Amino acid sequence: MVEKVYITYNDVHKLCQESAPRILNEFKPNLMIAIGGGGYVPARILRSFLKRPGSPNIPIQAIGLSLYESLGSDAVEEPGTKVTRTQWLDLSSLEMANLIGKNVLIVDEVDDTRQTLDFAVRELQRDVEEATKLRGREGEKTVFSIFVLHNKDKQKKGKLPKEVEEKYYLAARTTGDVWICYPWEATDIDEHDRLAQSQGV
Ligand SMILES: O=P(O)(O)OC[C@H]1O[C@H](OP(=O)(O)OP(=O)(O)O)[C@H](O)[C@@H]1O
Ligand SMILES: Nc1nc2[nH]cnc2c(=O)[nH]1
Repeated sequence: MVEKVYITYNDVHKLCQESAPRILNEFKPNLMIAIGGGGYVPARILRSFLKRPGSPNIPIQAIGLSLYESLGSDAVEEPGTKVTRTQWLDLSSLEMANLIGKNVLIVDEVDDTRQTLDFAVRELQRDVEEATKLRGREGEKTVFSIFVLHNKDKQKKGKLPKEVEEKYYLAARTTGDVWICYPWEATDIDEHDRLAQSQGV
């Protein structure tokens, strides 16, 4: 059976906190796109640590992508074969125009097979490129960066654009190929926290 690793809300908070200075210095985001559902909580926590006095909060937009489904009864999910959009930005609206020329930080909780991030980056790049041309704003460069709490060190099925992988990717932690249990998925948070504590990590 796959090893499970339990992560508490405190762990998530601290991983965001310790990553914020690098994100500010290296990615300088003006906007976050959270991949739901796992990216929502980290994005919100991160926003507090990215806030600089005198500047407004960095806005968070949301997209929904789904690859995994629960097959068995032990809460470990199996990857599907196809990433599907369950929620996307409205291409015709200000939402998309808002991205043009910005530094956009994509936030998710875990990079496992990398198929979700591969899909998110490429589809966003394509849509922004289209919106940029449509509005005659080719002079403005949109830069995508990625933050995840955990990256699993394993053979990836998805591939990120070279520039993103080399310069614009940050994982707070690199793990083995374990199953990570996040607190927002817990149905009994006290038991979850006990399990996290008994791991002693
Ligand atoms: O690197 P990958 O193998 O693509 O896996 C990572 C993705 O899997 C999970 O999403 P899921 O499809 O389970 O949706 P959820 O966040 O709504 O649970 C997780 O939130 C990531 O988005
Ligand atoms: N909760 C959770 N979701 C995932 N999606 C892909 N890998 C994982 C994982 O390890 N934990």
